[in-house]
Amino acid sequence: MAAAASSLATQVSGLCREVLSRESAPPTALFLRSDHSRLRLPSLRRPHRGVVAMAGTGKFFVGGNWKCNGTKDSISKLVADLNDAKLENDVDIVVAPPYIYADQVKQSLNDRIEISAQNCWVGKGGAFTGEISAEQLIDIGCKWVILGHSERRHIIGEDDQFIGKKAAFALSQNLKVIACIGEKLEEREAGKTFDVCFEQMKAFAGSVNGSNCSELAKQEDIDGFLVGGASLKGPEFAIIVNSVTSKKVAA
Ligand SMILES: O=C(CO)COP(=O)(O)O
Repeated sequence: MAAAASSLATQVSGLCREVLSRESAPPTALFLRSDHSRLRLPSLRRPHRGVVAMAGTGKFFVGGNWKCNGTKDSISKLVADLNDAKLENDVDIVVAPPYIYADQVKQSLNDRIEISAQNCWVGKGGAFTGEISAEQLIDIGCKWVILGHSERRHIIGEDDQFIGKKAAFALSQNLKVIACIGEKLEEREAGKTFDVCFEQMKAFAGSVNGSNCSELAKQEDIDGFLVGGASLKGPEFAIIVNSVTSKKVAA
């Protein structure tokens, strides 16, 4: 596992050094205990995951991961709501529709919000049935890709090495990577998961919603969110984007 982890670090050489210079644990994303005093919020019942936006601008970051949800109609409505929303300027905003709707979203969503894929192939396109390549994403104007999401690690079985290769290739093609991160195996075994991952964490994923986003945004070590379910409701997603104001007030 150390070999896989160090090759991950090597492959993304220099990028996001503070996260990837640490060896990641085998197949885990960042799952944090919810009992830490700084994150003991009543509305957070699920484990927390951390994500890092590589090659971002360093601004507060809010990503909407639509996962495997939506239809042409529901996505048209969501895009219309997002286009109508008043969004704070100093936030990088990205939404990740299912592949099949990515072009529809790119064509209809205003340029204030960038498009991300939820995954991509590990190398150049070719005879890889069912996969989508980085070049194809760029071709439709998609600028970002989510890699290492816990659902891909735990449900699909992607490991650190594969995710590292994907990240390296995506970055080499000038895609920006939303990398979901984890802790070292020995750190997990030593019960230090929370401390290590909290230190690594730049953005926060795990049941962020319109009610808890302000409280979370105020946390010193949280620089953004990757939102699942709540990103499917345009007005609620706008509230989450605009929670950057709580951060500014708290600073
Ligand atoms: O997995 C997540 C973001 O990618 C979090 O999902 P929820 O916000 O639906 O808990």
